[in-house]
Amino acid sequence: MSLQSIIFEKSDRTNVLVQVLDQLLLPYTSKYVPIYTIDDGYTVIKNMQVRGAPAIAMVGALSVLLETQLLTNKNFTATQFFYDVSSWAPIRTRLTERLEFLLSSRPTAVNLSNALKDISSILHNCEDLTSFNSEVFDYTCKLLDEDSTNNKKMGDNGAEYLLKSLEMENFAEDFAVLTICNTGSLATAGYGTALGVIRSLWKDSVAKTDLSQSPKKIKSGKPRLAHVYPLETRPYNQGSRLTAYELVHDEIPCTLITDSSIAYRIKTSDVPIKAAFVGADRIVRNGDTANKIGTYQLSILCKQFGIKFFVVAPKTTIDSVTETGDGIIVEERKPEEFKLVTGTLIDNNGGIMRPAMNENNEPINAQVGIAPPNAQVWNPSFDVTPHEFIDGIVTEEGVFVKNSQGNFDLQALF
Ligand SMILES: CSC[C@H]1O[C@H](OP(=O)(O)O)[C@H](O)[C@@H]1O
Repeated sequence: MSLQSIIFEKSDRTNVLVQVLDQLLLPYTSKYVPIYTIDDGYTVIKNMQVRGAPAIAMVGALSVLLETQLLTNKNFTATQFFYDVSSWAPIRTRLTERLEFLLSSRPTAVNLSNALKDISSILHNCEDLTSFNSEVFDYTCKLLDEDSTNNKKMGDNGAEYLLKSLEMENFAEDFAVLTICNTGSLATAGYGTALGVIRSLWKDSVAKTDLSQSPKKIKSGKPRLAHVYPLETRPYNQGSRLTAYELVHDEIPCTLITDSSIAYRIKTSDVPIKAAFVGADRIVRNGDTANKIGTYQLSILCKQFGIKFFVVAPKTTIDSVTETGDGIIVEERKPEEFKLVTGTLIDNNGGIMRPAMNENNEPINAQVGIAPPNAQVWNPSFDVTPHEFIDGIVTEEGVFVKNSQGNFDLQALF
């Protein structure tokens, strides 16, 4: 069981190695695939073997580092004709084209375009390949280190804000939270964004719980996270395959629910649901937020039931150019991703769910059809939640809330 989405071996800065966890095979198979070129980076992002806005940006940046590392290897350059390595100018021209190609892998998530803009300015300020390769190495190390550090800051910021607001409304009991898609270690360099807040809430809850008591009692009359309801998040099932996997791994009490059961779960939950924490692929200037399909309707249900709705994202997810959600390009995925369910073949012997194994004793990945082959489908990967439905935007810089006119001021993040 591994929650490390990216393995970056960087002890030798001129000979780094990168592997990514193939998330299409989770939760039954943990398999790492190597990345050597921008094509490899594009492929694993486009196929969603790697997904999650921050992770996409990091793998994109690492694939540029690996390609320029190859270009410093004369044995490689002697075997290719794509790059004219006779001087820096033609290499720089080609690399500019390659960055544009890489950007097209996942158009909605802004982290990738922010990272590639940074790399593009490095490219146009460097005088040769060696210095470009060295500066991209420093940039990618910073990107990964900062992501992991910021996630813990964001997690604590969001947890502290929710607990304080619950105390202010004199709520001092166990509570539950909702979350959609996967925003944990598998979507980032570690800890997660929205799932990072849930990890911080759980740390607080454990600290408050007197484990010597049975049933476990709260040490003090304070609100305490007791349960998490991850949504399965059709059609890619990030919630059932990835978030449930992370919560089970961390032994955080959770119950997986279908996307269609949210309202009934809120109404019937024996532990009051007090908040929803979701990630973001792009937050624009007025706070409208693109996130996994299903987020918008979750926000409407939260408003209906008086549940706080928080978007959790680092500054790298902010789009400081686009004014409103109307300006966000929403990626549509292939119809097959909707009409087929991809998973692991299960040998349901005696009611125990075990993966069926192939001749190499490996789990068997399979696809099953769940719709007529010629049926029309609409398969947007994201939707856009209007800022009116968002109670707070949790970042590493703090929690941003709306003013009395109902507007966010995110200037500090631009
Ligand atoms: C912290 S990940 C943010 C965002 O990325 C996910 O999209 P996908 O799984 O398609 O890459 C999802 O929208 C998350 O909320």
